[in-house]
Amino acid sequence: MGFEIKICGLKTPEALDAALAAGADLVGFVHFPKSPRHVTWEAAPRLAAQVRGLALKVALVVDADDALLADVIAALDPDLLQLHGHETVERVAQIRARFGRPVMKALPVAVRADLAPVSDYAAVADRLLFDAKPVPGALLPGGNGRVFDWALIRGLDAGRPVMLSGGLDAGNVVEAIAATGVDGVDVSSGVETAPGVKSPEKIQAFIAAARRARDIAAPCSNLSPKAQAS
Ligand SMILES: O=C(O)c1ccccc1N[C@@H]1O[C@H](COP(=O)(O)O)[C@@H](O)[C@H]1O
Repeated sequence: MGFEIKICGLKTPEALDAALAAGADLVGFVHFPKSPRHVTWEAAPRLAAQVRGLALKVALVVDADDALLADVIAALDPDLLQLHGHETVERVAQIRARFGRPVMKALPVAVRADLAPVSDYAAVADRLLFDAKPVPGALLPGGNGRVFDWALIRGLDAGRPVMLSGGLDAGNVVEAIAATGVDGVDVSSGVETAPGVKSPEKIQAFIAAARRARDIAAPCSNLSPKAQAS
């Protein structure tokens, strides 16, 4: 798997088009009604069909029960389930076994102690995603545009591919990649003009910057992220 760039919170055909045209490796669809990025049941199958294999489809859920997961999978046919709630290690293992889809577990990070469960989650998840821990009482567990101290995960060997998120944008993603050495980056609010409103220009700028950073980290390769992943 090569370095990967994920654009999350896509809910319109135009925004999805912008992400695909800019070369996103993964595109994320949020199923969480409290989010301004929530994708309706009506829109989900149409957006999923629009991807046409140009990127991996990621379904983002928060503490979803089995019935909801089954519905989300039926609507999106995702390549990856992003579990962005308080799912326990046991629940992650159960979801992976029960639904037969790869899972990426999001772990909220604010201080070093938040990394204590990494090895337990790495044992049951296909990938890990480090995101900034939300402030107490926040409406959303992610998508808050908050940055955490990247030094906390610098050089961390989780034994699984690791993505970084939390307050990334075109202006800081190069530094974030250099500071952490992660396998991929994920952005939502940093490519928006307002909560839930994606900007094609910001998506394009983010992907271009992340690619530059990847190329600095791997100067011998001039393959695209997708080609490296295959
Ligand atoms: O984007 C959302 O609305 C969202 C809702 C619930 C859980 C996670 C959500 N987004 C994820 O949060 C991180 C960070 O986002 P941001 O770039 O800081 O806005 C990212 O992984 C999104 O996939």
